Amino acid sequence: MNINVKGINESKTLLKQNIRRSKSTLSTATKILKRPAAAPIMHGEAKKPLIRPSAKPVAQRTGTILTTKSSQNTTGRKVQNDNAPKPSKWDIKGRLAHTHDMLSNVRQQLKESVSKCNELHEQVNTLKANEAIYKTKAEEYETKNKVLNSELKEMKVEMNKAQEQREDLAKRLKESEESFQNATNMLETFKEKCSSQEIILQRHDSVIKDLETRLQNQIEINEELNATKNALQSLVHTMDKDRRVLHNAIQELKGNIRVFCRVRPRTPTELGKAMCAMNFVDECTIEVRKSDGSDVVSCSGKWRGIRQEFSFDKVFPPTAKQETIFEELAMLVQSALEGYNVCVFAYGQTGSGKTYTMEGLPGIETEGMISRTVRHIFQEMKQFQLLGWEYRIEASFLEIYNEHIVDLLDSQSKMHEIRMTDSKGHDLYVSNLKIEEIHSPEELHECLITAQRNRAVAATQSNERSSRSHSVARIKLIGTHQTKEEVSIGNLNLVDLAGSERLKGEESIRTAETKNINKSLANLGNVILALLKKQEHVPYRNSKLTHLLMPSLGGNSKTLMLLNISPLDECYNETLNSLRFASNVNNCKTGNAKRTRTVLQNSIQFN
Ligand SMILES: Nc1ncnc2c1ncn2[C@@H]1O[C@H](COP(=O)(O)OP(=O)(O)OP(=O)(O)O)[C@@H](O)[C@H]1O
Repeated sequence: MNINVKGINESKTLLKQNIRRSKSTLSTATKILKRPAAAPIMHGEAKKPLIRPSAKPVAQRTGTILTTKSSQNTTGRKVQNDNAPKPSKWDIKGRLAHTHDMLSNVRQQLKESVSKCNELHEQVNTLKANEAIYKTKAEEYETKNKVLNSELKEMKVEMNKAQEQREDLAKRLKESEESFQNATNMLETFKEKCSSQEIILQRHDSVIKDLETRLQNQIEINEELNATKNALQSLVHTMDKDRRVLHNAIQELKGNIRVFCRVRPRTPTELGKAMCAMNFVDECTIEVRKSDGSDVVSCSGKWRGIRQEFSFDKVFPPTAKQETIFEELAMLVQSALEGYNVCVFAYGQTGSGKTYTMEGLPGIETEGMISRTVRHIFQEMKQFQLLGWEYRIEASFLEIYNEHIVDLLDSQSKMHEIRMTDSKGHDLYVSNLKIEEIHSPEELHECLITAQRNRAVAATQSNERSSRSHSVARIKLIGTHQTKEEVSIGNLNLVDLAGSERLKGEESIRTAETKNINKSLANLGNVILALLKKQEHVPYRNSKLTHLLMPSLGGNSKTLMLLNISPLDECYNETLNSLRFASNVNNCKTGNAKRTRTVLQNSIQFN
């Protein structure tokens, strides 16, 4: 674009120079043309007497004319004339001829000048036409120039933008270059790392190869060990079965129905009260008599004599700890884990220590049979897991009050019925009863607390309710052996029976509650006796309690009656009644065979 503008300007200048040159040529031509007008002067000179023609001035004038740019030829001719010999002064003819020649020359020069002038005119015209053309062109160039200028402006703006973009791009390029540099550096670092990693990898490869070889060896050893393990497992399983059979045989030898007697200590509030005289003859025999030694008369009015001796499977003195009681119970829990049904009854008069035995008090030392049972189950489960057994534990807590079932885990009162799970009546269940799945001893402890709370609420509604109802904690143990595809289901029933004391006279007749208690306790005794005597008919359905516990009382079930007695003298008669009830059960089981007695060193005599 600059070049175009420059071209236009140059053209303009050239045009002006041409015009100027044409003008000067024209003026020169005009001057020359004007000379002929001066010719008369020359002619005037020529009019001077021809005899003395002055050759010099002519030559000078001719020289003046010849100095113009107009013609070279003229110059040539002048030289020719100069070279021609001058006629002598006296040669008028010569001089005339000479003048005539000169005139002819001048004329010739004039002619040439005229034609030159015409030529120049034509040139002037041409130049004028050119000037117009150039003017038009100049205008066009002007317009174009304007357009180009505006374009130039736009282009300058664009150029600025482009410049900015270029700067931006340059900046970005710089940044890119920097990041590229960084990336290159990083790449270098990575390359270095890679090469070191490659070295490590190579080392690892060799280690892996080594390990693979060792693994292969280990796999082979493992396979051998697995085969041995499988053989051992089936051996263990067989041995476990044998152990179960033996354990059961021991339990059966001990008796599927067993009776323990526990005498509780005096409580701090009873310290001033008189106590029965009790002698723990051996670990199975207890001797009781009244503290003052007076005769003892039974409820039926029959004289019993001063000293009363009773034998059981085990007798626990007041010093016996909860832990000691549980040691005996633990064997039955084991049976439940092995798929047997177990029933533990705490029997005794109100305040004899049934609830203490079953539920206990908070604390490791004083916690009762229920909590210990659950803890023991979870401990044993780990051992059973090693043998391939997995267990699920379900728990429910209920109360039988006045021959009605109450769910102790559900605060809402609902109707509960005892129903058969199948037509053969192999198992029973209680409708609408809440059953909790237990995953830890803590969870069962929570259930126990809920049951105690709900029992306490019921107790406020009915005076001495806790003593007048049977409380049953039911724990179901469902074991599965995946590989052997075996299932074992054991039920543990831990029962805190209603107080066994008999109310006298009108009181006993008046209350339906007492009737029901007496009925159910008597029926429990009858059921146990019928089972011991292997009678065809066992009167399970005569009471809710025996009906509910039916699957856990007969067959291969294990039953433990935990007789609780008070050490107080004032409870002597009830103590005797309880001892007789339990003794009946025990005697029936063992017949009249005498036990080998070992007198315990720690037998105590209460005064
Ligand atoms: N072995 C024991 N050692 C210490 N205290 C005991 C023992 N047995 C019972 N007691 C205490 O004797 C009192 C009566 O016991 P508990 O309430 O267990 O009798 P119970 O037979 O369950 O009575 P109820 O039939 O009214 O429920 C409680 O204060 C209890 O803490």
